[in-house]
Amino acid sequence: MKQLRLIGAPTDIGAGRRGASMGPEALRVANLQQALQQHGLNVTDGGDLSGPANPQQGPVDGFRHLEQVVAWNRSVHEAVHATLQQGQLPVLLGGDHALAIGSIAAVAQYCREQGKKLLVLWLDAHADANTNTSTPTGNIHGMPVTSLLGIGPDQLTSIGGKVPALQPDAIRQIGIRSVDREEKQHLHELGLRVYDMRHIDEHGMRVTMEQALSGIDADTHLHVSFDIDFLDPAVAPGVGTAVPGGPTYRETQLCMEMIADTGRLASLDVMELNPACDVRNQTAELVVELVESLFGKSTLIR
Ligand SMILES: NC(=[NH2+])NCCC[C@H](N)C(=O)O
Ligand SMILES: [Mn+2]
Ligand SMILES: [Mn+2]
Repeated sequence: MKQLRLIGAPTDIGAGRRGASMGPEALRVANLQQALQQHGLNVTDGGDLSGPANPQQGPVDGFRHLEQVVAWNRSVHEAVHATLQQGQLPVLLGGDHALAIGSIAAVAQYCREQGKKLLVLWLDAHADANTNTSTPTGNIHGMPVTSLLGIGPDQLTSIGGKVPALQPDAIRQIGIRSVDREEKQHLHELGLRVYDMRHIDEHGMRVTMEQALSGIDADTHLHVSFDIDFLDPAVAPGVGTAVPGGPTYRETQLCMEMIADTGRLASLDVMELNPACDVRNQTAELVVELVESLFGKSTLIR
């Protein structure tokens, strides 16, 4: 049985609104570890990583807190890579989504070392494919996808050794409904596979997930980068950049269950939970339920 390792990254260094730094603790308060253990999973809590404090400065050259974002990502990269090397499944508890740079760079590096194929599912309201010139905010949590694809400053693009860490065809984005004007151009030029809300509206979550998961085989390492703002804010208010019109509770459950059914989930990011925006920790509790489904909780005996 796979052993899971929780890795807390308590920072909001890449976000505009503060509070995602409290995400890991809110998930612990919502009993994430215990809930997963109830399903027979072996789960260790590796505690929290540390890194620079949030200086709350404005953007410089279109990047807010670049140096601090790099420091946090180096530490995430090291922890995620070491966890994979130990044969454990890393569950990164964010923290803002800029930390997916270090996490996914580590996963990609590990897959190269092991000769495995990597598929990244990016569940998000946002495409997170800005650069320092297209960003309307300077917030680096809007730039992890471009960084992983080799666009941006060296310190961000080379964290996992190889640049780019990923090829565009290794990422599938689901739930997207907020894309900045120039960011849209990047998606187009990069040829990213985007299953946006329009696609989900027209085809339903089931067909969308069948398409997004197509091509997975026994050799695939499946990584899920779950930005909690993927969910409709009516059910998940505890995020810093909420966008209305997201998947419902049931649609998200189906999405998680279909990922679990592949049996290939090998690393996970749980990002952007912001307890300062939450109501009585309800979003954290919801996330715990969804992560349970992701690891195979089901009403059926299989
Ligand atoms: N991971 C996130 N929540 N990203 C939000 C990004 C919002 C906006 N596109 C920006 O670049 O500032
Ligand atoms: Mn988002
Ligand atoms: Mn995001």
